[in-house]
Amino acid sequence: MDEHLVRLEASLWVGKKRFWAVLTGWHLNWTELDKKNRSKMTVSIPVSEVVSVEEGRVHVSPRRSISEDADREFTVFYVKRTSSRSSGGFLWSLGRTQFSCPSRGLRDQWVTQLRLALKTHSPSRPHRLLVFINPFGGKKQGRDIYQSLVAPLFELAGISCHVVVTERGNQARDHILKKDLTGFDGVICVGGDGMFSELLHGVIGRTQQEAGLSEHDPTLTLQSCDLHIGIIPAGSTDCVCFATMGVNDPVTSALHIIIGDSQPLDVCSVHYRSSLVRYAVSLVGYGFYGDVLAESEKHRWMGPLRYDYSGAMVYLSNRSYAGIVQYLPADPQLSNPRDNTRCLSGCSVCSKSTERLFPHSPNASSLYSSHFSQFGSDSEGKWVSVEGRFRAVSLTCMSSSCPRSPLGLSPSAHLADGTADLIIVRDTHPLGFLTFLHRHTTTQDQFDLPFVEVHRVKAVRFSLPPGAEDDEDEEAVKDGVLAEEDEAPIQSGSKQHLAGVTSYRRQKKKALCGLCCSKAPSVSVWNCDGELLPHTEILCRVHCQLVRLYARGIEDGLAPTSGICRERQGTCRGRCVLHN
Ligand SMILES: Nc1ncnc2c1ncn2[C@@H]1O[C@H](COP(=O)(O)OP(=O)(O)OP(=O)(O)O)[C@@H](O)[C@H]1O
Ligand SMILES: CCCCCCCCCCCCC/C=C/[C@@H](O)[C@H](CO)NC(=O)CCCCC
Ligand SMILES: [Ca+2]
Repeated sequence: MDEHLVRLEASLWVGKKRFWAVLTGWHLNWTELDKKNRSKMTVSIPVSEVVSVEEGRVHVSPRRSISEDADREFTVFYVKRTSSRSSGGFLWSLGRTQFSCPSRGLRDQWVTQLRLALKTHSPSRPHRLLVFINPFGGKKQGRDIYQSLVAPLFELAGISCHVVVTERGNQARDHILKKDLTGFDGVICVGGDGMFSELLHGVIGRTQQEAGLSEHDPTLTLQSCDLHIGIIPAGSTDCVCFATMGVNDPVTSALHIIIGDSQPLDVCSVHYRSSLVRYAVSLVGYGFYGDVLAESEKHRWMGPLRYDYSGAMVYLSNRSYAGIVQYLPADPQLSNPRDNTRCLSGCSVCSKSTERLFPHSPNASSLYSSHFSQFGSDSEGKWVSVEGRFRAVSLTCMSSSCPRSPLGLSPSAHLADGTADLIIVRDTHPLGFLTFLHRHTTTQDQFDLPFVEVHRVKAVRFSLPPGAEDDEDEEAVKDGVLAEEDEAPIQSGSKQHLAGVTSYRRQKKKALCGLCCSKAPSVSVWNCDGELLPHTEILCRVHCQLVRLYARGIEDGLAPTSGICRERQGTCRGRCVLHN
């Protein structure tokens, strides 16, 4: 234990019951004593999960109030867990215990020591946050969710927030890219995956700008981002939140932010020719998922239901697309997408991923330059090629579990191992494809089907078969056609931008009219974390642990309910009570 922290032990009262309370520095325990001083049940709270320590009897909701006779009392607020049936993760709520001491002096000693322990053992807690609320995301409840559930918790924890309620798409991204962020420890979005994506682009872009690195070069090791991202779920899918927490619950998210949890996340950069198009973490999908997104955009008014409706429509349209998928396999010795493991909090596969820890090692850079130096050529690398007609081609950096699919697109994928899972669904009969889709909603293995293959990869390239190349971009640049304003992709105003927008409109039109026209479209569109991409022939590269979220991954359902040992994250060093 650190020098300035003392071990405290005392007999304290909670209501009418007497407890033996012990503060070791790392843990606060209190054990109920019966009349003969025999120990009964013990509650153990890691100090790192204490939200706040207040003098007197304090209530958070509806308003904080302090009892009149507060001299000998103090209140501890902390993280309390209940297991969630849907994911196996935990829902977190605010626990509160009011202690009574025999004297005011002892009370002051407990409050001082607890606050000191909190400062010493939770150094990464945020003090100041920049919060973006999308008032129109999901069921349009973002503002209410923040004000009623989240703001009171931040206030209790002493976090000061600058809140921006957005008035347009990409406002949050632009703010992060351009405004002064001095003093902020993290950025928070209240919204869905689209809002998360804005923060992701802002934070990555800003970090590379400051490091003087080009985001367009897929061979480059990008600078990992220090500014943490927090997600208060208030969207339609909330996939990133669900896959990193195991639940989509605003209070759980707020508590992870307050205690300063930190979960690294792999990010996939998507490139077209020599330009970055977008970043993605949960889905880069062609065929079914692209068509569903394109269709769903017509039905935004339906809210979250638009995906179910569009999913059914696209399924009934029974489409498949020709293409060539090339991928660069990850090291099969480390893990594989069918090893039946799950990436849980403190995951050993992710911890072993050293690429991000040693980004300048000669091996890492030569591997990438040899594989990426010649986009059109396979001469040096060990790219694998798969050609055919596909129902869907999907790439995901993580499991992409969400309420619709509790185990996700790839249940054994890892959040921070520097790889993504590539799922190739070849053309098959409608019942086969329905079986594949349906298995996402159950625990049955969606990869155990003859027309499905899954690979753990570092990079993917997609091209159209010869003769069907995506050459509209060239035409568009020559024609100089730019009829209407569109959402600005990267490099607004450049040739790539012009080409991208035009090609995007044509593809979107093609993808959409396939539902009603008799002639099926030959080209689908890419869904990139819920955004339609303006290009078909793309290159994707996985960047290991590029960003950090206020999260800790999905907690193992077998962990003790009053907090898991952080030893697996390397922070306990054998000192926590679970390892003593
Ligand atoms: N004030 C605003 N007006 C219009 N669009 C906005 C505004 N603020 C943010 N947006 C955009 O709205 C899009 C969707 O928002 P968000 O992700 O919060 O909700 P969602 O689409 O319902 O959820 P999900 O992405 O999980 O499906 C985002 O891409 C974001 O860029
Ligand atoms: C017979 C039952 C069939 C049920 C089919 C269930 C299949 C569910 C798989 C879920 C995969 C979610 C992947 C996440 C994508 C998000 O980044 C993105 C942005 O929010 N969402 C969509 O594109 C929305 C895309 C929605 C696709 C359905
Ligand atoms: Ca990964």
